[in-house]
Amino acid sequence: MTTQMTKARAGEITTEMKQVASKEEVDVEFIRQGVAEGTIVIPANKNHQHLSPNGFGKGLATKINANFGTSEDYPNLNKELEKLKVAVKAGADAVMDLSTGGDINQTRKEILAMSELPLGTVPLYQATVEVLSADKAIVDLTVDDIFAVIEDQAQQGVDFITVHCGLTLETLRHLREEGRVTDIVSRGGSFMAGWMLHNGAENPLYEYYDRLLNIAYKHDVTLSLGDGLRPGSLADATDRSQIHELLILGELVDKAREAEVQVMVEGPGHVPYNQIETNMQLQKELCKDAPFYVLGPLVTDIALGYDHINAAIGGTLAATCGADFLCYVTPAEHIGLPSVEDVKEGVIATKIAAHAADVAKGLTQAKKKDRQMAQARKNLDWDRQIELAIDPQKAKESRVDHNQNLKEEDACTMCGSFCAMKIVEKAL
Ligand SMILES: C[C@H]1O[C@@H](n2cnc3c(N)ncnc32)[C@H](O)[C@@H]1O
Ligand SMILES: Cc1ncc(COP(=O)(O)O)c(N)n1
Ligand code: MET
Ligand code: SF4
Ligand SMILES: [Zn+2]
Repeated sequence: MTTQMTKARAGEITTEMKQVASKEEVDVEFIRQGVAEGTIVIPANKNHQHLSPNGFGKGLATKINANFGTSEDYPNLNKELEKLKVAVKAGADAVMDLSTGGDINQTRKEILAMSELPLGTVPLYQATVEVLSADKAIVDLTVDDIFAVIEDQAQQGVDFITVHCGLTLETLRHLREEGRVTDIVSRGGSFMAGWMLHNGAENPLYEYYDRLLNIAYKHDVTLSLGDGLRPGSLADATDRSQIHELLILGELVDKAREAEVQVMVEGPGHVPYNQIETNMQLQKELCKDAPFYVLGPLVTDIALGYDHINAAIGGTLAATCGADFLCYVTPAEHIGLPSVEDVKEGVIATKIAAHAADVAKGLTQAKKKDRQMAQARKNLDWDRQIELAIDPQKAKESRVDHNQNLKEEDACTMCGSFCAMKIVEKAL
């Protein structure tokens, strides 16, 4: 019974810390110190076999997460495993199983067996879906039921769990009084609000937070404090309900750290571009530099079909201003369950955002890649360019597609024999 954080505070360097340090090309002591202080988390459940651990937080490369999972209308497990494979191949640093359909336990088991990436879930989904599909009402979901699912998933090896602990009766009062266009768009938040209002009771994940900390400590599950009141539209961004929830999450970060439980914080959402920096600074201050895991942010509400681009625009700025971990958004957001192709597009778009932010932050590893690409481009070395590309497969196919009539072999059909690179190379 111990956590990476307990060990870090005792001065111990774990295997996981070493693995993270080597991936990041930083000193392992830097990782140990970050984990000890809580500015870095290494989600690594003791029961997760074959895990290739990743670090998330201050001073590390920006990481990206891909979501998938069955739904009521698409309960097919194999399709979700295909999405997992595509997400891994495209370069996700973590994945979340957000299944709400079919056999949820089995789906998670197969995901854990298939992938070495840190796995996250939202246990409240399973708890709610199970009670509703047993033809019961949400009031029949007991506090013990919720904790039983959390314990089960922790035993199975889930590395981080989203827990919507900050959605209290008081935050709901703000929501009612101030009013919103899109009320609550968080699924977990809506389940929790439904439960609280039906039962006339406080959020059990808030009220019995110590119980949650006990389970998390036992298996070293990293808590990802959910943003049940994240804005679902630009109009609702940075309002009193969102900030009130964030204040509570800050207090819960303190408590988790006292209990030596690793913790990160989830953030918005739909946020106008000019409010992103403020949102990042507020989180960093109020949550004492806990790693920040953001969904997007989406900088407009109208990008239907292109929300991966929308999220990459917001994500680039967010990560430049301190967000540590970007949750992908796919072209299917606000439309339906993403397809395999959507998953790939989502991962790539988010990776571009993370990389652009890392370059802006001056990360040596990130800057080196652009430099290498620039050199290959200057050298008209097409194989090397393809190799260095964020999506080599697409680059390769696209190069062939667009150059059917190419006469100037080492150039491209854009300029042909008027290739700027070649002209200047000769002239200089
Ligand atoms: C919180 C985020 O989780 C995503 N989300 C929720 N459930 C699933 C699923 N089964 N597959 C993929 N993404 C999902 C939503 O699109 C939202 O952006
Ligand atoms: C970054 C982030 N934010 C939120 C959720 C949970 O989704 P929801 O709150 O809709 O249950 C998530 N999985 N990741
Ligand atoms: C509950 S799934 C929909 C999520 C929504 N697009 C959001 O902004 O968070
Ligand atoms: S509209 Fe679709 S994505 Fe949005 S909350 Fe409802 S079911 Fe989820
Ligand atoms: Zn949305």
